[in-house]
Amino acid sequence: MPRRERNKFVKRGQIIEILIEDYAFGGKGIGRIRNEHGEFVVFVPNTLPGQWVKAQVKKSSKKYAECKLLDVLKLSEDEIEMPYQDIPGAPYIQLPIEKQHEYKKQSTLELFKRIGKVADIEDKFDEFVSSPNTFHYRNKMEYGFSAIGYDRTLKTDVDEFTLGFKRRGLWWCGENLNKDSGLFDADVENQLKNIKVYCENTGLAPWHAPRKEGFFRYFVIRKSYKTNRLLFNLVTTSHDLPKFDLDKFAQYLVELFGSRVAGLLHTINDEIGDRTIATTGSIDLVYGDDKIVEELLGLNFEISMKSFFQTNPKCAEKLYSKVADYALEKKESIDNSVVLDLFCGTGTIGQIVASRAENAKIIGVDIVVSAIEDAKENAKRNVIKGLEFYAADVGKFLNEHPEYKDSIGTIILDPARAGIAPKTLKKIINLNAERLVYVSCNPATQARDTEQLMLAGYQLKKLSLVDQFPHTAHIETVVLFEK
Ligand SMILES: C[S@@+](CC[C@H](N)C(=O)[O-])C[C@H]1O[C@@H](n2cnc3c(N)ncnc32)[C@H](O)[C@@H]1O
Repeated sequence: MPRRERNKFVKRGQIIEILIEDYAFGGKGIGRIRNEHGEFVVFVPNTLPGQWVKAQVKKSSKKYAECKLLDVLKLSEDEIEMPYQDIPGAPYIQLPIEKQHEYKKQSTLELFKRIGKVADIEDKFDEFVSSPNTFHYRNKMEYGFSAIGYDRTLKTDVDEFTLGFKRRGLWWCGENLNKDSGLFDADVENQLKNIKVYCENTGLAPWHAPRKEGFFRYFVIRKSYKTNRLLFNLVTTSHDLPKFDLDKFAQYLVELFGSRVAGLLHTINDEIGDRTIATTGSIDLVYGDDKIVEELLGLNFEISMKSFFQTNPKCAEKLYSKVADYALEKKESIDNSVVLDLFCGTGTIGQIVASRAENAKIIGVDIVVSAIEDAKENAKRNVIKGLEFYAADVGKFLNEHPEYKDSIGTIILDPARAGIAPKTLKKIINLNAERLVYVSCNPATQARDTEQLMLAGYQLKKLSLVDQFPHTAHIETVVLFEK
């Protein structure tokens, strides 16, 4: 076994307090420890230059250490007071949005230079697209129940029924969301404390993470910006279910939100893993409908609880417009042709492109069966012709369709955070398409795939950044490749 290299600065598990001096891609703040042995780099995620933070060393090598953020002890001078409850999901909410954009742009371009080996990436940069709503932009939130809370004054965990988010850095602790976080629907979040009281008054137990037991687990909410309606999913274990009246809970939600309630689902999750949806559990409709409708660029999309849908729909319109613009820039390679929309989710991009093209045949492929079912329904609902959808792994699908080699002009790609598996990327390259429009929610894996695409003869023509997730380190990128 190779010997782990030690350093003379920090040890694994050690808790340190450090000033963040620089910012690296993905929200990794960089701090430096200086002593008689020299200088040592420490990475702390979700921090920014100027902050003093408390962090715990998770991994350390001879050259650097990676830490987990425990607390922000002092804000940076750039940060400003906000009227929202701070939550781990919005680490940069106090930083003015223009500053957030600067960090995101600079660190993403740096990544394409370093990992993608695109030396002239600044020349290829096209546009930084801002989110139309800076606050309250999300259409889905997952709140968790916990039997252990956190006392911010005493800075310690306490036995308490909570409904909200995990305490940053403490997987076993929850914290109540007592007011609007600035990310989701303000009315819903201002009522969450009452929903917590309702659940607590049943006498049934919230989830105890270390013991892996309890009744209440998650409360998931989807919102439609088109209809302003809400779809709820209460996730519990099965043991005490006979003691909980689901219909009464549905009526309580109607009391709180009136006709905004589209439906209530109930999921049984007896698995110990930290996920809302169990692979073995059931999901049943308690009240109303199990879907909501959202509108994007004039098209309607029906969304179920399980299917993937962009979390910031207003900004998704901007993202999809950019993708459609890149794809249709050379309209002759789309009209009267076959276009592949790989990792298509509920088929939004394919439908937008099809509705703007003439006589194009768009083939969407995604591994999630329910997303493909939604995609087919959506295409019917929008009366868009020329779309075909397949539920399959992209790699397997391409193995089964050798006829697409040398016959496709444009491929649209929108993989999940892990990027495109190397074997699948080879198959995509083998199709020999002239143009690729590659959308990514993780530019680190996209930059990795960029190097392979360039080695295979593609050139990166242009790149745009879309700020789909303000107040987080995340950024969406759209890259046009051409042969
Ligand atoms: C970022 S989402 C794409 C969303 C879609 N373009 C949209 O706008 O709705 C990534 C999608 O990749 C799918 N996916 C992940 N691995 C896959 C695979 N091996 N083959 C096919 N689809 C896959 C996921 O189910 C997910 O829907």
